[in-house]
Amino acid sequence: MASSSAQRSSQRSERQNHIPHGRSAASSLSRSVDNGQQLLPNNLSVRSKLHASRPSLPPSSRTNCSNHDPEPARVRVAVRLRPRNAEDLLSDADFADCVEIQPELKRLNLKKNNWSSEAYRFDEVFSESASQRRVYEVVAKPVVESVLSGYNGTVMAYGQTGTGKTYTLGRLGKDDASERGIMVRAMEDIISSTSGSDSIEISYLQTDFSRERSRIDKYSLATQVSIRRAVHEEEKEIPFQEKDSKGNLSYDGGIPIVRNSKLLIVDLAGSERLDKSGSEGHSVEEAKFINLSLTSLGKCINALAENSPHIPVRDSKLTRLLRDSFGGYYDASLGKKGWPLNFKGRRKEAMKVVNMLKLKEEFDYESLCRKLENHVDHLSAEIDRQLKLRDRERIEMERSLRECHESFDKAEKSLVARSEFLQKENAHLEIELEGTLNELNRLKDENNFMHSEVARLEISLKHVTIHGRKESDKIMVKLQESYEVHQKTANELDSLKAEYNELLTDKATLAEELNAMRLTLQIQEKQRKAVEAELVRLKKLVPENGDDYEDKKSHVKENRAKPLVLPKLNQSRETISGQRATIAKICEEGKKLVLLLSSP
Ligand SMILES: Nc1ncnc2c1ncn2[C@@H]1O[C@H](COP(=O)(O)OP(=O)(O)OP(=O)(O)O)[C@@H](O)[C@H]1O
Repeated sequence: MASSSAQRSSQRSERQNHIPHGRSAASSLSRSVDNGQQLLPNNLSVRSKLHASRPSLPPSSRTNCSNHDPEPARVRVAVRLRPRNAEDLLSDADFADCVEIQPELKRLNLKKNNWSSEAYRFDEVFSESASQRRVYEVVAKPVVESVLSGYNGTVMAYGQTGTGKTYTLGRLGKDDASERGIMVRAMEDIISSTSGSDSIEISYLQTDFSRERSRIDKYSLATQVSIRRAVHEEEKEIPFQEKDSKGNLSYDGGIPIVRNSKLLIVDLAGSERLDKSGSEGHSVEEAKFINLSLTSLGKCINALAENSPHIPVRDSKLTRLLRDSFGGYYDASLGKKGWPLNFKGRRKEAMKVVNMLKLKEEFDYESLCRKLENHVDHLSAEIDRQLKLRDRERIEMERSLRECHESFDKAEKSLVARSEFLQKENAHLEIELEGTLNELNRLKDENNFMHSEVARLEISLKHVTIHGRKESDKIMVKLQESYEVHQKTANELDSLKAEYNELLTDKATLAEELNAMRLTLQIQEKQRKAVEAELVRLKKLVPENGDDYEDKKSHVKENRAKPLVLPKLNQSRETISGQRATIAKICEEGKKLVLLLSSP
């Protein structure tokens, strides 16, 4: 939605930017006028239309807010040839016999006879095959766009009955959208191009004047569309802007401007040539009135072309309805010729009519009023808010002031108390300082005394040191002596230990010898016992031989008196007892040494 809206917006601004100036502006607007029976003989069954449109701005609707210079816009005329219908086919009508169109040259040739014809130029020439869409886009769309830009515009269909005016303008195209006429397409474009803030008013008028003197306009239909669009900021010049005290942009003071424009789509009553229409009775009267109405229209256009100060818009209801479309009365640049009721003259004069286009802008006082009321409401609310704010600020400031006073009193009291405390503290410190100074002096005296004492002690120490050295030397000598004694004792102890070990070795040797001797003794004892036993046995045997017995007995006694090893044994016993005494002595000495060594 947004993109399509933006697209539309850009398209609109693009269109606005392309609104031509000067005479070229005329090409963007069109007025269609049907060229009817006056143009072509009825029996030729040529149905063609002449479209013309122009925006207008009646003096009464002008406002002092518009600063746009009027722009000239020429009336544009188009002709459309409709295809032959069943009736035409029945009557064997052949357009080609009398009409030759050259769309590319925008020219229509009317054949007078086989060898002569008259050529007429139009702004647009549509052939039978021209689609409704193309007719709309070429003839009516520029007008619609112009109306959306704020100009008035008119699309008018003129032509004799049955030539396709209603088909071109008012076809709804319910069944086939491609057949939709100018009116439906124009409404679609307008509705799709406007936004919610724009207002569109559609009026549908049928000029039925049965109660009036003339019923000529009874078949003229107008859908006459009023568009009221606000001019956006970027389109209008902002007169001035106001800023509030804070520099914010407030209400700009500009009066909103709206553009009022109208699109008039007129399906004129069919124009008939009485002499060729075959109308009778009431139809004749009606046809006269119709022609009279169209004649009034012709007179108006004629007056426009002649730059006449008076445009006879009141001559018929039709011209009265089209008054707004003649808005360029006084600004129009007109053609020189009059407006004869014939095809050639109308075409020419219509194409010469130049209206002055002017944007119809006016101040939107209602919107301004609403805006101002909103602004006043906003300002009142702002004032109330400011007053409340100020009250709050005043209360706040008063409270702050009270708090300041209180805190000031507190601070003052605290300062006084602090000052008193500091004074006391100062006196106390002064006393302490005095005491400290006295103490310092005392310490100084003490220090001096200590210095002198230290000097004295140093002197004493020197003496003591000398004496001490002598004592020390003596002690050292004594110590040396003690050490030597100790060394000597230790040596003796070592020798005694060695001696003791030797003795132990000897003891072991002697023990071994003793054991060997004991063993020998045991052996000898056994030998003796054996000898004694032998002797006993021998004695028993020897009684007869007393001598032998005695010899043997003496021999045994000798042997007994002569111990084999006893001297040696005695000797060993003496040695052992000597050794024992030595060992005891050594042990005694060792004990003494151990006691001596272990003594401190
Ligand atoms: N371009 C066209 N293509 C096809 N049919 C058309 C075309 N123009 C007109 N017709 C047909 O011609 C007939 C007459 O057309 P229309 O009623 O629009 O004429 P008119 O000029 O409005 O007549 P009147 O003045 O009586 O109202 C209609 O049936 C219509 O459908």
